Amino acid sequence: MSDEFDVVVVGAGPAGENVADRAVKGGLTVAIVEGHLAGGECSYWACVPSKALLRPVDLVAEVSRVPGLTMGPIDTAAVLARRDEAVSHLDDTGQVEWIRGVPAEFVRGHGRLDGPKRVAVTARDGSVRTLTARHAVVLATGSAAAVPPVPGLAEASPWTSHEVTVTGSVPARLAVLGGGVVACEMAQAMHGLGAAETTVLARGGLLGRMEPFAGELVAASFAEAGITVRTGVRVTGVERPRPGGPVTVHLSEGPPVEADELLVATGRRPATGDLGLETVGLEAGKIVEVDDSMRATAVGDGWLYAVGDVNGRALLTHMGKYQARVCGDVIAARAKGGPDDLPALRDTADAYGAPQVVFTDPQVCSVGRTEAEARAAGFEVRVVEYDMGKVTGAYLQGEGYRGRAKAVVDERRRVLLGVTFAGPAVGELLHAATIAVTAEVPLERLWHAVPSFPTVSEVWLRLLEGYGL
Ligand SMILES: Cc1cc2nc3c(=O)[nH]c(=O)nc-3n(C[C@H](O)[C@H](O)[C@H](O)COP(=O)(O)OP(=O)(O)OC[C@H]3O[C@@H](n4cnc5c(N)ncnc54)[C@H](O)[C@@H]3O)c2cc1C
Ligand SMILES: NC(=O)c1ccc[n+]([C@@H]2O[C@H](COP(=O)([O-])OP(=O)(O)OC[C@H]3O[C@@H](n4cnc5c(N)ncnc54)[C@H](O)[C@@H]3O)[C@@H](O)[C@H]2O)c1
Repeated sequence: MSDEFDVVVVGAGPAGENVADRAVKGGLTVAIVEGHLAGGECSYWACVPSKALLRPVDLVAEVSRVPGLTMGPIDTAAVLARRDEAVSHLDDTGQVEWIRGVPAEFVRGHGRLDGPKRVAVTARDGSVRTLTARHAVVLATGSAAAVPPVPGLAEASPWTSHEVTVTGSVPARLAVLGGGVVACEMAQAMHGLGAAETTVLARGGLLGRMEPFAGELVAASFAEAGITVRTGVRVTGVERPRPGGPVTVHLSEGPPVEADELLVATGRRPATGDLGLETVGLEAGKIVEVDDSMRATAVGDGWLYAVGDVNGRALLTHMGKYQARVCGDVIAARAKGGPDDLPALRDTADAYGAPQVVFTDPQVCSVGRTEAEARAAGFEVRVVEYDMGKVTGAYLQGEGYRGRAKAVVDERRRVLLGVTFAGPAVGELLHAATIAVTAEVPLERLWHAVPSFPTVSEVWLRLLEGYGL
């Protein structure tokens, strides 16, 4: 068995798998190394299980807004069973078969760089196989939950996204540390599935990276649903005297919170701590910075690439896969000595601001820049906002539809810099916004993209009218 390949990919999450696929399509041989399960975080402990848990909760909220319809209580055991199916019972046989069918060589084990173009793979039995790359090594090792250094927190064995997404039972009382996407989605899912006392502890507001109204609408909906949100609080200490027993969370203000489980959702750290980065002059534990062709900027000779969460550009599966397509194609182009600067061979999407859907009720989705980001970047900005509940299509979705839309316009070029929607099921509106923002469609042209009546998409018309068209 040869241990030399054109390309060696470390990490078989969505990003790594897509690099392998594109590089093979480009005529190269590829080995892909995976230390745990092929499919990565996304398939087993992130996107897929979290959305499987959220779907029934979302549906209950939707149905409750339609007069004449009622739904019985959620059968939590059935939801958890479907989630187990969605994560293939944590068995990656199907993913490994897909990789072998690419065809790429699948190598199970922990990969570490061992100097330029070399990856040493340690198998579970301790044996080491060294792979050599003729053209490129691609790091696609993703990220892991970051646990802040709060006194007593690590000792209390808190849940992270890893435990909450595949939990076999729902605690009656759940405390959630953080106010970002994981915190909001998982608080909603767990509460809907039976965590009657769910408390979100956020040092700022909710969804702080998005337009302020997004977090405000989610907070209002959480309050109505009975989820407690305590904003502007810092966790000063955590106690769990008995393993598996109740946990007490002490806060900078107000009474402590007692819960059966504590979920830490305070962001991610790149999975580069034990990757041999130091053997090629990079710092362990840091993101691997890349240029727009995904090539590591701080490594000579251009053989090292990094895609997905590990490069810190956009911690989203679809963006990691997009970067992977660019990366696999550009490596193939360079290996053949062909032109490597065609538009398809550069990541230009990340610079606009990645599209993202937060699957809470209401959903929140955005693409491009927020107003604050656009102003900070020096654009001449004008914003238009609209109450989505006034759109006929939204009214027809159910009673008390609450939502908001905001468009951020570059006044000089009269194109959209960013769009945010918050409201039930707005995620499906996002791709139109992504096209408008990334294709820089002039507003005068967008005016001729007529939304169908009576769809929620008529909000586009209202935004453009609000702008003055
Ligand atoms: C709870 C949660 C929900 C999310 N929901 C969404 C969502 O709805 N939509 C969305 O777009 N994004 C979502 N994300 C983000 C998404 O999961 C990540 O952006 C995505 O998984 C990144 O893909 P990746 O391939 O870069 O890394 P990963 O999916 O983390 O895969 C990396 C792989 O590399 C392997 N690996 C690491 N180090 C080594 C090594 N040294 N040797 C061998 N193998 C190694 C790991 O075992 C893993 O399989 C969510 C994240 C979380 C935490
Ligand atoms: N639907 C989706 O697209 C989806 C869902 C889940 C996760 N993700 C991705 O996963 C990534 C990670 O999500 P996340 O929610 O963990 O991160 P995040 O960056 O979205 O939110 C982190 C939260 O933790 C808080 N925080 C950070 N450090 C803290 C500390 N020391 N003490 C208290 N609070 C602290 C922040 O203020 C913020 O509210 C996101 O960047 C997102 O891209 C996406």
